[in-house]
Amino acid sequence: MQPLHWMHASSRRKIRCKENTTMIATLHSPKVAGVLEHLFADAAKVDHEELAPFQAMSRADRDAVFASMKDDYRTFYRKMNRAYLPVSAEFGRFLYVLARTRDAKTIVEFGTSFGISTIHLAAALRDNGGGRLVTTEFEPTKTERARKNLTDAGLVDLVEFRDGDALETLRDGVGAPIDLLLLDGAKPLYMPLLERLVSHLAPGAVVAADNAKDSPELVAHLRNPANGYVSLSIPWDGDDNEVAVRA
Ligand SMILES: C[S@@+](CC[C@H](N)C(=O)[O-])C[C@H]1O[C@@H](n2cnc3c(N)ncnc32)[C@H](O)[C@@H]1O
Repeated sequence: MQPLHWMHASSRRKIRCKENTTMIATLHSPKVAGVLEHLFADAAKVDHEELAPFQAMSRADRDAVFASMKDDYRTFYRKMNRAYLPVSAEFGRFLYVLARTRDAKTIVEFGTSFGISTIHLAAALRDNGGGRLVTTEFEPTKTERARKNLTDAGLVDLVEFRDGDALETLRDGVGAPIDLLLLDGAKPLYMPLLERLVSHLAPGAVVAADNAKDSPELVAHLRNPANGYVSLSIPWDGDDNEVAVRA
């Protein structure tokens, strides 16, 4: 192609105009932004009520509940099946940015809930020109709500919902190299799930974990250079989100 300075000034102006045409990101489209605004507002209200009993507990009792989760995470999440427990708006936007910069085509999410993080990631897939997001959840009523929310956001065609325990539903990967893995389900499963999926990660894949401090073994694993990642915590939400890239 001819360098720009060889062209007549008016042609150069036209080309610049075309280049400057602003495309609104799917995440900021009225439809997606509207659904997210509604979901984040509802999450704030519902989770305030659902988490109240935990907030009223002493630190020791709360720690005991989380410790019991190690053996029986199913009971904990059954009790929490009305709660959203979503990623923060900032982390959600960051997930969108990660998926865009990685040009992700295949994304796996552990922990769908009502689909707030799913919407952020699916919006990135749309802007990447398409792809597939496999998300998994073991509370069937949550999957139904998530499917509706993704439909309302106009993104459901990009999402495959897998019902059941992630240790089973993701056991054999997703049939394609994974560009981005989001861990946001039961914390005791972060490490076993990563071990299960590591051979399915694409070179340069991103691994992101919400509430990573609740899985110190995952953080230690990702931060150990011998395991082939470069990893750090993201400085919001109390440094509780870990993001790593696989060498
Ligand atoms: C923190 S919430 C996910 C929030 C969601 N990523 C969002 O941003 O809206 C965790 C979800 O993972 C689900 N979950 C926990 N352990 C699971 C497992 N082993 N398999 C499938 N789903 C699981 C819970 O039922 C819960 O809905």
